Amino acid sequence: MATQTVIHKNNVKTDKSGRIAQLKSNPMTEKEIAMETEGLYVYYGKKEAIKNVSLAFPKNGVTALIGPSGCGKSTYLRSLNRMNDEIENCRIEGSILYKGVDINSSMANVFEVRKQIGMVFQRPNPFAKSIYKNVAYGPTHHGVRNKNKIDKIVEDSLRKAALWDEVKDKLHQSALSLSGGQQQRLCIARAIAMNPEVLLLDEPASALDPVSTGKIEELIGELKKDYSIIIVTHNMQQAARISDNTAFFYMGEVVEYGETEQIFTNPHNEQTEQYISGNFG
Ligand SMILES: Nc1ncnc2c1ncn2[C@@H]1O[C@H](COP(=O)(O)OP(=O)(O)OP(=O)(O)O)[C@@H](O)[C@H]1O
Repeated sequence: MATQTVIHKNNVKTDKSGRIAQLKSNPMTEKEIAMETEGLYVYYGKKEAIKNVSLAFPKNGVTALIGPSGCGKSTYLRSLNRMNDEIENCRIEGSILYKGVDINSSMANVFEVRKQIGMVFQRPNPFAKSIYKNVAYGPTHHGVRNKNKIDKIVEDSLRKAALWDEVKDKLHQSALSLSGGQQQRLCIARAIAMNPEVLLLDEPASALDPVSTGKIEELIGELKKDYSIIIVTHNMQQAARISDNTAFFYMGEVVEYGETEQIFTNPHNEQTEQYISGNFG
């Protein structure tokens, strides 16, 4: 039997200056990695927004990306499912590997990439359509025609997003009639309906009240059973509560990556410590 390759460089690789902490305590095998970036640079025109970031994300884990405003968290997250393609002067170097394929290579189909690596944004952005149609939209546009099948996808996705009980009797009402927190869970259901493997969440609770935020956090804990989750958050308590691993970004670089508990209780890097103690950002 072939032995599995252990990726010692694993969760993060040390950069030239050797500043990046590694998760040596918990190396991942190739099979345990949902996706990874290798030497990723992202430019807006001449501006280098992401510099040499190499990170591997565990399957069925929650990874939080934290760091001060403007450090590149969203740019990095968006590059993971090619959302930066939409930005005219944005250019990428390095690789983003998903299932062994670079998502920017000619072998990758951008629609498939976005289907399998779903994204939910900071502000809930449901379509101005019914709750049902919001969830059915993706599968329908990807060729699912059978009404029973679509009904099942809608129900399953809304259940997984912990919204079914609240909307099952008003599926044909406008999604815009829902509260902000419900709209955000609807957006999560919409992403889930495409049957993704990875969910990218860009500050999904930052526009919500504390009760709705709590629901989203609880939901993330449930979702990681089925999905690999990468979340950008400004809220350090939130990162500490919901994530397994945390990457601290600073000025476009990953300064430290480790198990969340270690990052928050025993950061190895001075800048990480300053940031989590609230001294800047
Ligand atoms: N479309 C764009 N064109 C040019 N520069 C951009 C663009 N988007 C982001 N930037 C710049 O890239 C850098 C990283 O921005 P990004 O939004 O990724 O940071 P962030 O850490 O997510 O910030 P925040 O926490 O405030 O959302 C910033 O200097 C920002 O001004």
